[in-house]
Amino acid sequence: MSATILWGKLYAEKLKSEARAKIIELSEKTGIAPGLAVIIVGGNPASQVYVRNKHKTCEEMGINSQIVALAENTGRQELIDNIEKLNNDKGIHGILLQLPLPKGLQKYENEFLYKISPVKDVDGFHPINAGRLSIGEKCMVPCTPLGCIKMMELADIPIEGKKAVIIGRSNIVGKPMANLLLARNATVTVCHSHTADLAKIAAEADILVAAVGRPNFVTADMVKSGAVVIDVGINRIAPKKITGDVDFDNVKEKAGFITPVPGGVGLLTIAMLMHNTVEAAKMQLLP
Ligand SMILES: Nc1nc(=O)c2c([nH]1)NC[C@@H]1CN(c3ccc(C(=O)N[C@@H](CCC(=O)O)C(=O)O)cc3)C=[N+]21
Repeated sequence: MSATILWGKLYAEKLKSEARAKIIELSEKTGIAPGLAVIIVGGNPASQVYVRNKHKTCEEMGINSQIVALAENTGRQELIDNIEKLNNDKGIHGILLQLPLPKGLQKYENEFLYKISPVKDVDGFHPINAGRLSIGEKCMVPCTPLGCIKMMELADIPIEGKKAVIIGRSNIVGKPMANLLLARNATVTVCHSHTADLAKIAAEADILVAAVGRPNFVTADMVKSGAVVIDVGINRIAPKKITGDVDFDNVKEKAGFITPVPGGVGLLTIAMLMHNTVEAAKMQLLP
């Protein structure tokens, strides 16, 4: 039996239309459209494509989008000043600092992320939001893991009581994914580069989330028959070609559900950014 392929486009469209309805409702109540600022530092070509896509999606949605493009050699204080200006800008409800930063700024990455006001932190990277997520409080949730959960929910994939295995422990995907699955009563295992018997643990998963950043890392022998396989990997194998972490062609013959790359959860990441921007605007504008 071949897996059902979870195409992201369908789900992303549905989630964007939900966000769109909330934008209309908000503008009827307040006369104000949500505003998102994306800060991009330097000329990383992949980042430029992502930022352009975010901008385009905002325009389709009726979100005011502001791109703050800063030079490769921007200084630490200059970037902080830009973040603070956006924190104080009443027309901006969400702020996203596009990663990765240029080499010279990378060592201050956390300092920059922590300068973003938690209520405008549409990436959910601020420790206040990460902490609130871990204790099950309402917060801004990182877009990629939130998109994975929404996709499973829309596809009627049960989570409660399931064994979930996440490969990767990043603050951006692995850890928030673990918290989101835990909050839905999955039994969660997080694997990483020091995990012994990773293949064996992965093969026990009902839900397997791959967020490692290595092409073909997840092979068919690591997947239980009928499992749900969510591929979060984005590996650039040529200037215009990306692939995931999962050996798609072989794993799809064994899994029950599988997300492709491209065309899978990446599309939901942007949809969730729109969702988070609307939620941030509502929090700031409505009593
Ligand atoms: N502060 C910050 N927040 C982010 O959320 C963030 C970031 N920095 N840096 C880079 C990553 C990457 N990311 C993606 C967004 C959309 C797709 C996406 O739409 N992917 C499509 C098309 C991909 C393509 O063809 O190039 C797909 O998977 O089908 C992928 C990846 C957000 N990121």
